[in-house]
Amino acid sequence: MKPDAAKPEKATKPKAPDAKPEKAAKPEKAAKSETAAKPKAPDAKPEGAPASAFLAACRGEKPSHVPVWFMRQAGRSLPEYRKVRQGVPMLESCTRPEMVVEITMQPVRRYGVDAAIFYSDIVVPLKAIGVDLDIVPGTGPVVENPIRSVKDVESQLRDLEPDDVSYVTEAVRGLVGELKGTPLIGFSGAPFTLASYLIEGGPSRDHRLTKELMYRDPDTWDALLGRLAKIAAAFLRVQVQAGAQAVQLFDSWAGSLSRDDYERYVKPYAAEVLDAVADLEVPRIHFGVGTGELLGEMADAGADVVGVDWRVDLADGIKRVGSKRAVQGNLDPTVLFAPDDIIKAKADAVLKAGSKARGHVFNLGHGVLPATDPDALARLVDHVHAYEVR
Ligand SMILES: Cc1c2[nH]c(c1CCC(=O)O)Cc1[nH]c(c(CCC(=O)O)c1C)Cc1[nH]c(c(CCC(=O)O)c1C)Cc1[nH]c(c(C)c1CCC(=O)O)C2
Repeated sequence: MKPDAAKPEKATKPKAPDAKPEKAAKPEKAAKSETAAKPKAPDAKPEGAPASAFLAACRGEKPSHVPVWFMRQAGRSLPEYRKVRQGVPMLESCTRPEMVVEITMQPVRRYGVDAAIFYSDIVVPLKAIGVDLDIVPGTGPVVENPIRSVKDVESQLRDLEPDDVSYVTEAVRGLVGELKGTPLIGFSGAPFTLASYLIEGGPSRDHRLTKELMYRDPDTWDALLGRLAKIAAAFLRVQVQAGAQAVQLFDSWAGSLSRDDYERYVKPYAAEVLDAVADLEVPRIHFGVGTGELLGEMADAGADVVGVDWRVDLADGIKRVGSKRAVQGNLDPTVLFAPDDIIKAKADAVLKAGSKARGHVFNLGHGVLPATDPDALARLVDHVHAYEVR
């Protein structure tokens, strides 16, 4: 860990002067009165200043270096995370602002990544409005009373108010001070992925009950996804209004859908979430696992950046996303268990393909696996940062 001490410096130096004006501008932009106004500005350049490498790449501007961060960069792969989390249940840890700040900062300090991802979970806003659920270690979110009817929707899901998640606002504000210019990514689960947990009652391989409800009971489906879209948008707004400079919408399980069903049953609600935060003028990243066949649709839902999983050759992914949006990804997370020369060669292939995109944010194709060696990630960050931007 110590030999890496210089890295965050290296990563923050180029962006520090530019990051401040942006940050200062945020609270004004986030004024409540703007909620209704939705001028779409995917390419907005606040104050005309070149942004951080991460923000520049998201907006399709030329960054000083290829920016890199990792999904699940904070988490069980880090010994310092395991230490802080000892004896504290996952969902409780998300309600303690000091712990959230510390855990979010850990990978930024260790790796000098170009963005921080807010430490929380997609089910936090659901828990905050009273849904009886927990995160079971090694399993994931488990819901006590699954939602399967309009009555369930109405009795269990209400709108999310900023006061329901005041600990999120507090943690984001704390982070903005600590991060010193490194952008913070706020996030939310997308309606379909949240719906899957709520309908199935827990993680599912085939999403059978979810799809069954989708086909059989469109009224309940629309009521449920409509309400989840509002909750997701509200959760993103809270984070941006407190200072997050980008958002990622995780539709992790959307890849289980055919394109036709995605378009009809899911895309309108993802689009609603993305549209509901357009006025905040922060880059919106849209990501799912196994979504190779849906990339065009996910881009079309209104994202500025589309996350590509590793099953898709990035050059193909870029074609599917189109020339109007940036891409994020897409090294296979298990490549980090390969010898160093293979990691580098595979990273180079991603970098080379990414250089043809409108913008490229280097990432894995999904989250860091808990068994990953943090030193391998540290070497990967250095390798990406050394790549020359043409
Ligand atoms: C599907 C999903 C969930 N949560 C999330 C998603 C979408 C991203 C994805 O596709 O992976 C999102 C999430 N969850 C967490 C983060 C924050 C930080 C980060 O990415 O670095 C983010 C962005 C923390 C977490 N969320 C969770 C952990 C691990 C729990 C722990 O450390 O005790 C972390 C660090 C728990 C969780 N929560 C969820 C799962 C599947 C799990 C893993 C269960 C397990 O294997 O134990 C639901």
